[in-house]
Amino acid sequence: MPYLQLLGEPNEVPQASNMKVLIIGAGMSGLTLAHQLKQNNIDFEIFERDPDEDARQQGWALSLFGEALEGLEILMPAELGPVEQTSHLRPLDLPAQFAFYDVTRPNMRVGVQSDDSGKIIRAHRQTLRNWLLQGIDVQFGKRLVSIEERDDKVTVRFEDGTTATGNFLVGAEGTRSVVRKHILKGKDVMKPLALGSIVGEIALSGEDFTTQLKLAHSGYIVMNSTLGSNDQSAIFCALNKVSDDGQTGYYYYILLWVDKQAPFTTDANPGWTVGATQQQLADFAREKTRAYPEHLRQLVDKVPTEGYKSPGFQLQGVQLESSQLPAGRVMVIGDAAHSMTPFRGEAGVCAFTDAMKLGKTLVKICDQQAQGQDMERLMTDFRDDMLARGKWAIDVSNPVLEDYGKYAADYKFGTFGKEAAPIESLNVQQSTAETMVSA
Ligand SMILES: Cc1cc2nc3c(=O)[nH]c(=O)nc-3n(C[C@H](O)[C@H](O)[C@H](O)COP(=O)(O)OP(=O)(O)OC[C@H]3O[C@@H](n4cnc5c(N)ncnc54)[C@H](O)[C@@H]3O)c2cc1C
Repeated sequence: MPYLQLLGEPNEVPQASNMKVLIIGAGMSGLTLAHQLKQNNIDFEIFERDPDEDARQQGWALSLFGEALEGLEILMPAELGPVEQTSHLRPLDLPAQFAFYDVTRPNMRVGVQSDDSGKIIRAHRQTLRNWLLQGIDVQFGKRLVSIEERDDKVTVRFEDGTTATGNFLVGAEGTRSVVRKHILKGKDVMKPLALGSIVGEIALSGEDFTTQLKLAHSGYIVMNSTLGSNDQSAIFCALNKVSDDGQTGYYYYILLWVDKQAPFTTDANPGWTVGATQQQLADFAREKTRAYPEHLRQLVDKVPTEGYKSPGFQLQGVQLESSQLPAGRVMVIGDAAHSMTPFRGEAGVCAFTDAMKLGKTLVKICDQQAQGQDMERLMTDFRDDMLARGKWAIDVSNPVLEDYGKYAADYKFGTFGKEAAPIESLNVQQSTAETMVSA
């Protein structure tokens, strides 16, 4: 089904309104929603806890495909410029490409690539954030701490003591959402995932860069199931961005492994990776990938000890039931509503799609001056659709490592809306990559 049918046509008649929307979090979904509201003359304010837009690294790269990519191309203002300009491969003229390898079958190479049968943009996160920030007046240094609902008004209070009041509140502030905790009356649903994770970073030039591009332009997963069902691990090796002269690739890899202890960790009592030194993280990662063939382990071998991210982090899962999320004036979107493993790149897609669909819903509420049951019906439709999409994404993303055997049997790594295919057809891109980097 064409994705446009799901999102509907671009909104037609922008109208002024008395409605005011408060958005918490100027990340992927919050900024996307802000553009939808701005284009439709709906009053809004957007608040971000970071002191300014450059306060911290925004994370690595993010895949845009399917409904989310089509929405970003059709529904965002033309002044932002094409979303292609956020590609992590620029200035190299290569299509996004992902490969899957298996330690037990080192000659197997399957993958997906952006082409006419399905477009994928792998965006550099900071560039994408800057693209989204254009034209949006974000109030930085505003960390939400509490919420009060009264009649048709919602008032939020920030850590600096200031407040803001609107008719709708949208929590787009990620996995540790304060808005979600308010909705759940303090009983949160966030749970550590049964996965350990360690991240290493390195810049590569010359032959090392070419070698990585040959393995895959954008990123590759190497699965290891040799050690039995309780000890699967995988490395996700990925290009974050390319230097302006095209000669250096900035890489990261994430080691992920099934960790049955992880679900029992808490913020007060975190897993060992959270407090580990860089040396401990490096030693563990090198040991865990010992069985990986040399050509698939190159990033692990090359990342120096000081390239390990310390303190480490624990991946969290969030899944809400419709009974837990009233369809009213306070809503959550993106990771605040559903958070999952990064294996299939679905979380970002969910976040953008939520923002664009909520934008459409709020425009309808505003156009129809919808109150009471009408407003509730529109918000219920939005919520049910969002939770169903989130549930699907969680169901296909979370078991990838634990149930790897099932996926490996017939190469069914289907992702980015495409089935992974043997990668011979992609070989032409290897020589292109080689020429580019050595030019
Ligand atoms: C290691 C890792 C790798 C990932 N890889 C991928 C990938 O390859 N592909 C993919 O699609 N997704 C990936 N994700 C997930 C992706 O990052 C998220 O799905 C996406 O960023 C969600 O967007 P969002 O708008 O919900 O939240 P975010 O983009 O995280 O934005 C939330 C914003 O809210 C702000 N905020 C938080 N709390 C407050 C507060 N109290 N008050 C005010 N502001 C606040 C934050 O500072 C932030 O700017 C990955 C996640 C992790 C952790």
